[in-house]
Amino acid sequence: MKTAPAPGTGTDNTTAALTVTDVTVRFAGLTALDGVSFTVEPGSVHAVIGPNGAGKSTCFNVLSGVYRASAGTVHLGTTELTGLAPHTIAGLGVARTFQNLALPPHATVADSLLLGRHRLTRSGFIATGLRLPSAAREEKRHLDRVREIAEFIGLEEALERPAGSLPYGQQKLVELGRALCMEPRVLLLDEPIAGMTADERRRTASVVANVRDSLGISIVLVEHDMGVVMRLADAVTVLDFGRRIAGGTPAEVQNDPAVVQAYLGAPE
Ligand SMILES: Nc1ncnc2c1ncn2[C@@H]1O[C@H](COP(=O)(O)OP(=O)(O)OP(=O)(O)O)[C@@H](O)[C@H]1O
Repeated sequence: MKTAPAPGTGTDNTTAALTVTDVTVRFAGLTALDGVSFTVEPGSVHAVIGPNGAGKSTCFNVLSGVYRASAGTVHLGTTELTGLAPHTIAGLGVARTFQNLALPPHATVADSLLLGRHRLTRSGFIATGLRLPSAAREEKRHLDRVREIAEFIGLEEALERPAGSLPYGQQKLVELGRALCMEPRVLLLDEPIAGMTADERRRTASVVANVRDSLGISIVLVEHDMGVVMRLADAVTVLDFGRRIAGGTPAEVQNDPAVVQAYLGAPE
């Protein structure tokens, strides 16, 4: 696997913390998140874990703008993200992947990755339509970056294949690649290894570690597989019934009595 050069936007990926402060989300009659706070340090993998129904997906959906917090705030650096639309949050550098595959079924891997470049495309409709040199140059830049990212995720050989024809684990990697094509500062990963074979899990975990180590991108990881969480995460936030019951390094939370109790008390 090759190391992609730093993202091409000129953005400093290593300085902005993602700060969640006292976030509460209420659905009719149910508090899915209750005053949850945590900070995702720049360039770290931060796992959000907890038993079924703990509020992990709700938290993920607040970070990506799909759900609106009833109270509390989310900031990336000094920029407030609370209440912004999902595409605006993505535009500010918080990219996400989906739990279920969200790739166009017949598009090639290259085209699927190019979709991630959309927000970075400057040439307008007319310049592109007239094939102006500036538009052609820009297209080449995007295609070069797509190739680099395909190498980074180990799929350069598959660029011209329909993404939908690849094994499941590779399709998930294409999704991750598409999010990387947005040159994010933070990557939100919703159960990135769910449903994968052991081999695919190892490969994906190593790509995720590489995203942090080589690109300096922060990662928020919602994941059920504790082995992967313990190996990959720099910090862990544990939720139970919508509350943050523990936080710290993987070793710290693993030995925290409240965490042990939450997992023992709730059949997984
Ligand atoms: N859109 C919604 N409307 C109403 N209730 C919801 C909604 N989304 C989540 N909930 C409820 O909020 C609580 C937290 O759910 P959430 O999906 O965030 O938990 P989770 O930790 O992701 O669970 P799992 O591990 O099973 O995916 C649950 O009681 C759930 O039923």
